[in-house]
Amino acid sequence: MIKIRDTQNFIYNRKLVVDLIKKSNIDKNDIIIEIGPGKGIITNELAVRVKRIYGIEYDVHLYEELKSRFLNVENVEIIYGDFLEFNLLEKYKYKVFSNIPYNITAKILLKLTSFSNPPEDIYIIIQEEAARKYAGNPYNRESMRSLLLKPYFEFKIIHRFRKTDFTPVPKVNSVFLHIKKRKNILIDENSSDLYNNFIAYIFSSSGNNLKEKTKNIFSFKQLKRLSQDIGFQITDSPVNLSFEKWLKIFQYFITGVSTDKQKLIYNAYAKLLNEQSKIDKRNRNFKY
Ligand SMILES: C[S@@+](CC[C@H](N)C(=O)[O-])C[C@H]1O[C@@H](n2cnc3c(N)ncnc32)[C@H](O)[C@@H]1O
Repeated sequence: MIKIRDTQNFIYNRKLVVDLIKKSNIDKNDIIIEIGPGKGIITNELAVRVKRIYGIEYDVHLYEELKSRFLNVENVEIIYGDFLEFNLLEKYKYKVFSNIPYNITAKILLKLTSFSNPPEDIYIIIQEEAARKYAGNPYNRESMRSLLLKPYFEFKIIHRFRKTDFTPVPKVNSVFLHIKKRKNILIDENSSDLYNNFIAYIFSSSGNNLKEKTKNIFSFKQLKRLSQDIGFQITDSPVNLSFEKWLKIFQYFITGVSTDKQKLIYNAYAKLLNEQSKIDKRNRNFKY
């Protein structure tokens, strides 16, 4: 059973925080959301470098301490509560800078990246394995998550930590991940639902390779042709193809496949989110 204490691996070196901020593009015009300020080591350094910070802390004792520490700091607002329940900013551009609680990584990133006004930049300290999954190629093979997000965001690991940079020392490795909102998204806005459905369909349909997974949406002839034109094997696993190749396959799906076949994928993304939330409910063991 996960307790809030288990989410608390604090940074204790002020110089490390300053270095991380220097590696970011954050400046005095920025509005920052910090998830879990903890004892305020990041908040304190951000406060003198940015326009405004909203720090959302779910540990009531830490919240009380933060509240009194930043009482007279005008550009810092400390809010008590669960970040997952917090309303993101609808009208302003903002960035996220946080050493996140690792147990809710997927929920934090789903919330931030699916919001109608997502952050311009997300700088997070995150478990290395999760960062590699989200960033996909060149750090790892692509994943469903990396492929779903890459039309809208770019990923870069900009620092690797030592485990001893945190106290208590965590069991897992951590990195500093930059997720940057693209200025120009890589798929037509009208096709974004179809793209989500397409990727979700490929990853949730039965079979291990492209030939098996696409058998209801592409004819053998179509897939063979695509594999020659784009450069892949029909026996490849979906994770072995780069995002750029998946974009090309998707473009063909929009233009070269009949509407009847396109309809087969229509609910795939909603179904996936629904199944994910059922799993989350079964695993709801995060007690405070
Ligand atoms: C990894 S610690 C980082 C603390 C501090 N920022 C630092 O770097 O030393 C994660 C912080 O998130 C807080 N936290 C855990 N779950 C949270 C949630 N759902 N919403 C907001 N804060 C949460 C924890 O209490 C803790 O302070």
